[in-house]
Amino acid sequence: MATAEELKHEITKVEKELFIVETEMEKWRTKQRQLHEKKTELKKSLNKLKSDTLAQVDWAGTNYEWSEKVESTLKTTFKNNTFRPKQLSAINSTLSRQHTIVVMPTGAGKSLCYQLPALVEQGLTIVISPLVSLMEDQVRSLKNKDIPAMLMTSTSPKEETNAALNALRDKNSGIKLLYVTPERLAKSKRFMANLQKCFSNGRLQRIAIDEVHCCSHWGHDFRPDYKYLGILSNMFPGIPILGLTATATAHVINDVQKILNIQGCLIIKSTFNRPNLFYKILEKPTSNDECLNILENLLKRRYKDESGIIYTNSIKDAEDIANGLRKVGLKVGCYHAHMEAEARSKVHMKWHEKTYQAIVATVAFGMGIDKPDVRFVIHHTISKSMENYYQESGRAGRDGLRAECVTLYRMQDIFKVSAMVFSSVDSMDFLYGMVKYCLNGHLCRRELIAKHFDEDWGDSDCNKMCDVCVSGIGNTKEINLESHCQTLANILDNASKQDTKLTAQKLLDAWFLKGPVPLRHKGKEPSFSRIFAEDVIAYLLVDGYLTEDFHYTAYSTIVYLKKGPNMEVVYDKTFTLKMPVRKYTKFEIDKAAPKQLCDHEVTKSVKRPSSTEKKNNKKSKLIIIDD
Ligand SMILES: Nc1ncnc2c1ncn2[C@@H]1O[C@H](COP(=O)(O)OP(=O)(O)OP(=O)(O)O)[C@@H](O)[C@H]1O
Repeated sequence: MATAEELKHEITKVEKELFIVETEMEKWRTKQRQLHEKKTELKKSLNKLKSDTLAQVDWAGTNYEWSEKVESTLKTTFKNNTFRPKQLSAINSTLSRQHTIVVMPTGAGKSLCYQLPALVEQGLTIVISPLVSLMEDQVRSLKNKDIPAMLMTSTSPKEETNAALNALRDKNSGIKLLYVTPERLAKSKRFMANLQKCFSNGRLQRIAIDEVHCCSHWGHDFRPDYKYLGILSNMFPGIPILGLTATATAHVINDVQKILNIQGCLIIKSTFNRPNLFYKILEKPTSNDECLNILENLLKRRYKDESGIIYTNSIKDAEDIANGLRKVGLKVGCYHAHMEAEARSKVHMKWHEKTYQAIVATVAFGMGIDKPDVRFVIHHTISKSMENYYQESGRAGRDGLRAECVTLYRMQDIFKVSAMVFSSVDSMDFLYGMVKYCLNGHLCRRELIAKHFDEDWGDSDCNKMCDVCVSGIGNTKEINLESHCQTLANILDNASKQDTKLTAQKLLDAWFLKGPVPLRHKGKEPSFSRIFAEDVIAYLLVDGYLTEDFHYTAYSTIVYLKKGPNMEVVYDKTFTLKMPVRKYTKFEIDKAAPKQLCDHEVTKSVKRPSSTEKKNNKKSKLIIIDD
């Protein structure tokens, strides 16, 4: 028998060998990881190459075997004279049986890209769509055009469900379009069995997936049931899939292709510029009454007799604003996720029929709003990202006529929104993108939106349809922030020594030598207004000189400010930081909004009013001078 000494020696030997094996394995694991990464990159490049090659084909041709029928269906059934940009390309590609993803801004006319092909060929088109109200609208409008269409949701009455299921099996059914929700597809075995039957009978024409970005976690509206749609391309070989979305970021589109298993498919993307939308940032007053006063005047005067939407970020705000506006005689509806589906439908309908001038809504009022003549979208609170802002404001002017997108911006709202979103990945970057858009006073607003969608719109694409371009680009004033950064860093260090946390308001107080004396700094009060100082704080926040610190209480989340990573360099001799100053331009809320795209208000840069001037102006003179 071996001695203890010998056994210990043996163990050490084995340990050494194990170490060598593990080091070797780690090396191979790293190699394996690198190869996987390389393979993914190569696959991505291959798919991009495939998509790019497909995109080089001229899909907008009129010499296809179906071209005549396409043209006549557009005119006789849809009563439209011409196609909008990229519609014909999308129609030709799907009729050529290509898997295609169509990316078009809201209101650009995506529905026609699957509704029209449905009528050109024999058989049935399945339309997967996330929103029942959207499907109801579409089915209603198709029936008005004598197009046989049905819908099937998890709440459809039994007879409707049975009729839809029969339409799938019945070879003689004349139904051309069947709308279903993704959960119906994912969870109903009966539906899938009947769809199989439809396919094996050769009657399944194509599968259109509306709001296809809902597949992706990276999109702004992820829906878990959309993930099941990945089975469709394998289950129904040869059946073209047509995905449609208004979300254009490359990341989302890649992800969608992967989830749907249609990598390398054709991507048809039209420009995201909405030339008929006028973009405006308006300074939001601190008091609710003043804010309501602005909304009242906008609705009674600037947008008199016009339809619109007022977006806000909480149910309470939506209810308070709607009640406030009703008290001054305005007809508005309120819409949010806590309302019953029937009540929501009613509000939507009353707005459609113009009984309500506006809907005051949370973002629950979203997808599928097909009201062409929305003349204004007012953001009472900033959106949580540029993507969301683009989608929400994009509900204006779907008829192509001039419409206005007005955002009421105030620093305090950053924290309202961040407290709601901070726990999700990337949410703060998204929110800060939106804040940068609001703080911007020197770049065309369209240019900022274009950047977000990886597009490049020249200055001429704006045609003075944003407040910055109206006030004239160039001659932007800049302010040096070096000494202000140091003061703010001192205040925060000092507060931290006293074990005190500062909200943005408390930080502003200390900066303006207000509030508790021990928290104030030793220097002079800033020579600019507190509102301007708010801009400085917001600017430093989105640039990483300040950072948010979230604390939970029983009822809410409190947002404090602390020094951000970039604050470390503010004492360096070489440190410089300049902030472009927003321009203060006229916006007349008591005058009807211009009707024509080229009707610009005579606008010049004006001096920002003092707070007393503002108070005096509040009721009598309805010119808001904003930044
Ligand atoms: N070629 C065309 N000519 C004239 N009007 C059109 C044309 N194509 C679509 N439209 C109209 O444009 C409006 C918007 O179309 P649609 O609802 O399909 O937009 P969408 O791109 O699906 O928007 P969303 O992303 O909000 O769902 C509809 O009223 C539709 O009738």
